[in-house]
Amino acid sequence: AAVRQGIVDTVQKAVSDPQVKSVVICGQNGIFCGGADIKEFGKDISGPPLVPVFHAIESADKPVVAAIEGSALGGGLELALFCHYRITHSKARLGLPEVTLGLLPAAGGTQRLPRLIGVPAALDLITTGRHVTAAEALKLGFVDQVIDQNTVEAAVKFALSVVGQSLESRRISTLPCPCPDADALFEGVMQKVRQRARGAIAPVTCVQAIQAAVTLPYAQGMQREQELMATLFTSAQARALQYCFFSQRVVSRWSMPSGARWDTSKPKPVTKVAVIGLGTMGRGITVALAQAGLSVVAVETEQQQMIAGQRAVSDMLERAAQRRGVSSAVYRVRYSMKLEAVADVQLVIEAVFEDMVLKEQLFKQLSSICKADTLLCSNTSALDIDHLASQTRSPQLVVGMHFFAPAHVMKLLEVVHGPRSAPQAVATAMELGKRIGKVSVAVGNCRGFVGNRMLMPYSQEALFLVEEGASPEVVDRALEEFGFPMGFFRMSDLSGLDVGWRVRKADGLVKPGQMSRVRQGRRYCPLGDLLCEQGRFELPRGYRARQGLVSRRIDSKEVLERCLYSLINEGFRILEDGIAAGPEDIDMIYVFGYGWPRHRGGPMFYASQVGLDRVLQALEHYQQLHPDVPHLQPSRLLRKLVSSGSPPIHRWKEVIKKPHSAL
Ligand SMILES: CCCCCCCCCCCCCC(=O)CC(=O)SCCNC(=O)CCNC(=O)[C@H](O)C(C)(C)COP(=O)(O)OP(=O)(O)OC[C@H]1O[C@@H](n2cnc3c(N)ncnc32)[C@H](O)[C@@H]1OP(=O)(O)O
Ligand SMILES: NC(=O)C1=CN([C@@H]2O[C@H](COP(=O)(O)OP(=O)(O)OC[C@H]3O[C@@H](n4cnc5c(N)ncnc54)[C@H](O)[C@@H]3O)[C@@H](O)[C@H]2O)C=CC1
Repeated sequence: AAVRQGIVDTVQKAVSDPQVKSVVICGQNGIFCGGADIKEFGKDISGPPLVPVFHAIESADKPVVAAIEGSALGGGLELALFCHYRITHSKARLGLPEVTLGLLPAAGGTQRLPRLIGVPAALDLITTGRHVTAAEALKLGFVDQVIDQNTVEAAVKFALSVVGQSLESRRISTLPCPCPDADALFEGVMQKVRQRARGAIAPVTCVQAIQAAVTLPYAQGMQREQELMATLFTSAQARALQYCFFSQRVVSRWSMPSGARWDTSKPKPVTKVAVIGLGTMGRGITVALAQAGLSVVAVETEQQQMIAGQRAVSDMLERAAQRRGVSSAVYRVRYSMKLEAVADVQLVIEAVFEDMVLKEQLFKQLSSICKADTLLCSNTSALDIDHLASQTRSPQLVVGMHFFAPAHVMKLLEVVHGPRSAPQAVATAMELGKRIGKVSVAVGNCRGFVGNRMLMPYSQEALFLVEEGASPEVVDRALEEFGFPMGFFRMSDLSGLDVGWRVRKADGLVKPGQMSRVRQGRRYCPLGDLLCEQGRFELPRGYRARQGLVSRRIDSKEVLERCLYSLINEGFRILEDGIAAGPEDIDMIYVFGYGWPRHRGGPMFYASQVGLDRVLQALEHYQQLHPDVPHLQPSRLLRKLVSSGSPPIHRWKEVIKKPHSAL
């Protein structure tokens, strides 16, 4: 609000003062403007309206120049687009990221950018919200000069040099907005955007606003932009996306149950890393590390895997080098079939088969080969990090670094601390995650950690629904309409049905050829095991007949409630157990690692939006119908939150911390 008031006061003074011949607008401390203060959005946005003042800038009869350093994003770039000229430092980043916050650029962005750079380029920038470099902005034509020197000084010099020149062609509102074949273009774009949006409304609304720039005169287009913004501004999706913006930053401020925190734990410097196992995960991890400039030693014991792994890593790095316009020689990866090659690294990431005996053995060996202060990390999906730590001479230096496939693409990293992990080990793994571009979330040690632990009830419910009559397609359709890129069954098919089968076998749940629907004292669905055993795919109907199960019609509401609420319920248990520090951690794990639609904010945020009492009631209802399914039993924390009046999500921690009643 203070910045907005400042702009209004100063612009009016500068424009009306006859002594002032030209004007330069710049930011402070090397940053032009990051746009509106997102924290203000949930509140009453008081103060003077900006757009009339922005128009006063454009219609001024003296040149106004934007000196852009650092960032010009959102409202910041829109302000610059009202200036007559834009001079930009080469390191600046520019963009209209409002769509990522569930909004559209409502200070003229949707009407002015297409007039300046053409409709197709504006559609791309506004519907993706991507930030561009100064060089790309110059190429696209929305900045006038890119310089390496002091931007403000250069802008002042330039502003003085153009005093008295005509400004007519510099006023974007007066430019036409040509768009040949507009109908076909917008139809095609709308189809693509809808597909990509997976139910998000902002990208689609952005297209409608840009369409108004083509079909309406400027003033009416501006009005249409305001009307469309009004539909987004208070939407649940905008709240969810803005929650994600802040949560992504909250999770970097990690803490451990011991009280250790991000700001009191110093990471160790890491330049040389080893990856053990060049299978699916090891390959991606190696690429992610090498791309961030680390020196990597990759160890693999199987000759064939070594050949295939080496080829895959080289191909991926070659493509990355081409994209960056550098030689692939910049990436430093050394391959070895001997574990001794890791002797001088500062950190090891183990990615061998998910087999505790093999991993135990490996950690013992690593502990004797590596230096005493080397961090030993495991990429295990679910195994006990504390047990692995106990195999080494320095258990405090063992943590989990749980990547997601494909590891060089997926943004999530779970950093798993066992009860003995040193804060410095966690800090080092978190810092390394940040360096390789991951959203790193520190979590406690338990079976499946956060993400995979919550996935268990979700996947079981998906199978139970098929037992009861839903087809796999019905389950997947409901989940995909909710916004997941893939439903449970398509996802399992893609990652390989045998992956889960191996885990269930290791847990002693698989009994070949047996149909019993109770295992280890609870309801169990052996359908997935039968598929793997028999290599068959049209199984459910015959299976139901043999089990004497009467098929019933299941709608998408039930699919969503049973799959999602049971996953959310496990999330509450995770919070109660102290495995995740807060709901933001769980939500970011699901948004960045499991395809949870960002515009729904993550599972815990979604629960808060649905209403905790509704989630509780639904779980109680399904629990009554399925008393043999323990994961439908509402968690204590969910009950406690509801009986505390369902506080907003940012106040859940107060309830979690409250000691349990002695009763
Ligand atoms: C002069 C123009 C002002 C316009 C006023 C209009 C007001 C009226 C609204 C009407 C609607 C008009 C439509 C409109 O214009 C909407 C917008 O402008 S929406 C905002 C668009 N901007 C963004 O999305 C930028 C978001 N920020 C970033 O991308 C990055 O933070 C950035 C590249 C700027 C810097 O990255 P980095 O150096 O990595 O730092 P961090 O990301 O860690 O951020 C540091 C710190 O700052 C907080 N922060 C950053 N940007 C904002 C922001 N726009 N609002 C509030 N807070 C912001 C960030 O959260 C970090 O703080 P934490 O405490 O760690 O969370
Ligand atoms: N595949 C996935 O989607 C994910 C897997 N994980 C975990 O990552 C780990 C690896 O999984 P994948 O890459 O899928 O397995 P994979 O089977 O593709 O690769 C494992 C590799 O390790 C090698 N290996 C076995 N013993 C070795 C030893 N002693 N020294 C060096 N190399 C050895 C094997 O030859 C093989 O190439 C597992 O713990 C798994 O649970 C974690 C996240 C996702």
